[in-house]
Amino acid sequence: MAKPGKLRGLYAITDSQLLADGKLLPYVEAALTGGARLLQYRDKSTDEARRLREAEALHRLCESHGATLIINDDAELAARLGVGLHLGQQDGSLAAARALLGRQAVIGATCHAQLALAEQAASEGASYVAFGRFFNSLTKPGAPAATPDLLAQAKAQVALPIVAIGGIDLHNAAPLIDQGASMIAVIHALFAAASPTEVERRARAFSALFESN
Ligand SMILES: Cc1ncc(COP(=O)(O)OP(=O)(O)O)c(N)n1
Ligand SMILES: Cc1nc(C(=O)O)sc1CCOP(=O)(O)O
Ligand SMILES: [Mg+2]
Repeated sequence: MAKPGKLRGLYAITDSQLLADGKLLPYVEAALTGGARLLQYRDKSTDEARRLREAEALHRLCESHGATLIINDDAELAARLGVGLHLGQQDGSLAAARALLGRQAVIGATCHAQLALAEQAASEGASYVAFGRFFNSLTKPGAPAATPDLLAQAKAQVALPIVAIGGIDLHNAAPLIDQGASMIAVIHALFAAASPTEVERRARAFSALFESN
């Protein structure tokens, strides 16, 4: 199981379009330097060789910053690297992933706006539960909507760290943390930036929100 306190703070998620043209590693390094505690490699392509290469490079970056790498969707790739995994409702069995990755691995589960899905994920061995989307998301506009009061209910009912995701930016994140989110997962408002310096500035600002909460 993850150490207490490890699953708190900014959770950066990569995006293949935003981080094309050589931006993946410098922008991720900037996010980690700015304080991101978790990094999810989210790449929907079927180019296995490139995915392995990129995930290995991200693993090295995360290790050098003391951050946790999570692979989206792909339990085999997570097992190959010995890192964490995020699974949605259509991405295969959480219990099987836990058996494959072992009890130390961080495994997250998408729960949309449903507490029942979070309770099920907890019983199947999840390390955290993710709710969203809380705001309009440019990355995933069709994701089912959730409201912030869900976070307080989840905190009372589910004994796992809670991730909030979907359209989160520096102006709307704080109330989600106040309501019970221990991690804020962000793509666009972190990585749609003109330079690594700007990514680092944003990551520092997101991370600072956790210091006053
Ligand atoms: C932290 C986090 N929360 C939710 C998701 C969404 O997962 P999923 O529903 O499987 O959708 P895809 O990301 O696979 O398109 C996530 N990736 N990370
Ligand atoms: C990948 C993903 N899953 C969501 C969900 O609600 O399950 S919202 C989302 C996209 C998050 O990106 P952005 O910070 O750019 O909105
Ligand atoms: Mg998925």
